[in-house]
Order: sequence, then C-alpha cells, then structure tokens
Amino acid sequence: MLQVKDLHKHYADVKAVNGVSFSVTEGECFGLLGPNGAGKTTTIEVMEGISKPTSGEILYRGEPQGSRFREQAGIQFQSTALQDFLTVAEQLKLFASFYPKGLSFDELVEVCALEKYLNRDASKLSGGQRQRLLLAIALVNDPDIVFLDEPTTGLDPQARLNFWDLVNKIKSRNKTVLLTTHYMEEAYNLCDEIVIMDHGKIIAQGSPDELLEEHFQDVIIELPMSDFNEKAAATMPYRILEKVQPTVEIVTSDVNATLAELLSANVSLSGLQVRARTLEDLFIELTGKELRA
Ligand SMILES: Nc1ncnc2c1ncn2[C@@H]1O[C@H](COP(=O)(O)OP(=O)(O)OP(=O)(O)O)[C@@H](O)[C@H]1O
Repeated sequence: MLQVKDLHKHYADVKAVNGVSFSVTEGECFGLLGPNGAGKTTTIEVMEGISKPTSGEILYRGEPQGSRFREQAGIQFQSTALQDFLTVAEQLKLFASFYPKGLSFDELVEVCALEKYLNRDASKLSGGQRQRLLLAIALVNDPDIVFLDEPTTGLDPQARLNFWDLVNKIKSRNKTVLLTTHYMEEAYNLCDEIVIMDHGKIIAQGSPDELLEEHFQDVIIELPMSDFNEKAAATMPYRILEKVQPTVEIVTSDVNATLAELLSANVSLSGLQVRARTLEDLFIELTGKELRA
C-alpha cells in the first residue's frame, strides 16, 4: 500500500532519516519504533506528504502521493491545535464539513468512545479524551490508511489501554494503520510488522514475534537481590536492576539447570519470576542502551 524507498531527510548537519526503505501492506498495523530523536516523526511526516524528503521516494498504491492519497489518508498529529471554545460535537462537525464524504457522526462517536463528552469544550478534556477526539478527527473522512504519531505519549496506563482498544477496533474495520511509538509494549500489542529505528536508520524489521524468535532462544529469571547470595553470584552471570527493590536478572536458555544451581546455593525461590524476552530487551541487545523514552 505504501512503499518508502531509500528515504533521506537532513536538517542542516542533522541526518534525521538516513537511508530508510520499507513497505506497508494493506490492512496491517505497521509500527515505527525507536527512542526520542530516532527519526520516527520525520519519517512519518514524509510518508504523510506534509514534509519533502531530501532524497528518496514514497509510493502510495504504486504512485507518488497525490489527490487519491489525500482523500484516503487520515492523520493524527503529535499535537493538533483545536478550537478551544468548540465542544467535541462541534469540532467533529467542523472537521467533517471539510470532506465530501466520510463516517457518520454517530459511528465516529461510537468508534472513539466519545458519547459522554460531546458537549464538553475541547480545552476541558483529559489527555486520553483529547487523544480520542484527535483520533476521531483523523477518521472523519473514513480513511483507508490512518497515521498515528505517538498517540499514547503522556497517557496514563489505563488511558493507553483504552486507546489500544480503539486502534484494534480500527484494525478490525480493515484499515491500514501506521503508528509511531517509543513504547515497545504498545508495538508488541498492536503491530503486525515493526521497524525499529535509531539515529535515522533501521536496526531491525519483522513481526514482533519473528524478531523475538530470531534474536532470543533464552528467557529471563528475576529474583529479589536480597534473596541472592555470593555462592550463586560466583556460579552464574547476572546483572542487577535498580527497580522498586534491587533485582537480580539472570539470562538463561536452561531454566531447570539454573533453578537447580540457585537451589544448591541455598537461594530462596519464593520471590522468583521467569519472563519471556520483550522488544525492550531486543532494543537493548541491538543498541547496547536502554530506551531513552
Ligand atoms: N525541523 C527540524 N529542524 C532541525 N532538526 C530537526 C527538525 N525536526 C527534527 N529534527 C531532528 O531530527 C532528529 C529526529 O527527530 P524526530 O522528531 O524525527 O525523532 P522521533 O524519533 O520522532 O523522536 P520523538 O520520539 O522525540 O518524537 C532529531 O535529532 C531532531 O532533533
């Protein structure tokens, strides 16, 4: 549906995007991931047709983006200036009036769960409610492809989960979704295909599960630092995580053998947790650094 071919975007001496190519298939949720400053917004803005590339090409259904693309695309920007003194219902009607056709008012309100806020001024919405309104505005023309640029940044965990439900609803209506995020968990939950970017380049691409299977054959055992001891420390590689309470993290491809070693070192296993590798682990593995979200 969308092809990005050898995209470069430079600002003076900053190479914000530095040779990026990928394709987005119709009906999928495609995620662009990476830490702050990775080049996600710059890439998506060129894909949306609102910023010109320094070099490279974007094709929509095989053609350069033109009027067909503008009719069939919906965009939720990172920040959008709304008319503060209009209610939610008035905002939706205003944006709907810009397009010859689109979703009905009732459908928009239902999809974005805005029933309770229709008469509220946009300036009085919470962060999560505002994002739902911005999503409704992006859907006003019933687009085939929807761009969501960091739609859940700054939302609390519950509002983020609510937003994920909305994205899943949009996916079930067979829309193509292009999402940028620096939350690896969000990408894991929503995306069929992801590209991980850092410093303007792609460092990994695939479905979340494919990427995890390709890179990891092991799991992580975590236990409270207070339960670990010198004898265990001498027999296995580990690292200490500064969580709410300091935690020991042990990477192992043989859980049984590691547990046997911990038991023989008299380590209590009562606070132990085994967890699968995550995209966050993958990012650290690929770049050697924590996500700078
Ligand atoms: N208009 C601009 N002028 C100069 N530099 C810019 C401009 N826009 C972005 N940059 C730089 O390009 C790089 C990539 O920025 P971009 O906003 O695309 O990253 P991002 O991955 O979307 O980050 P974030 O998660 O913080 O939104 C950064 O170093 C940024 O400072």
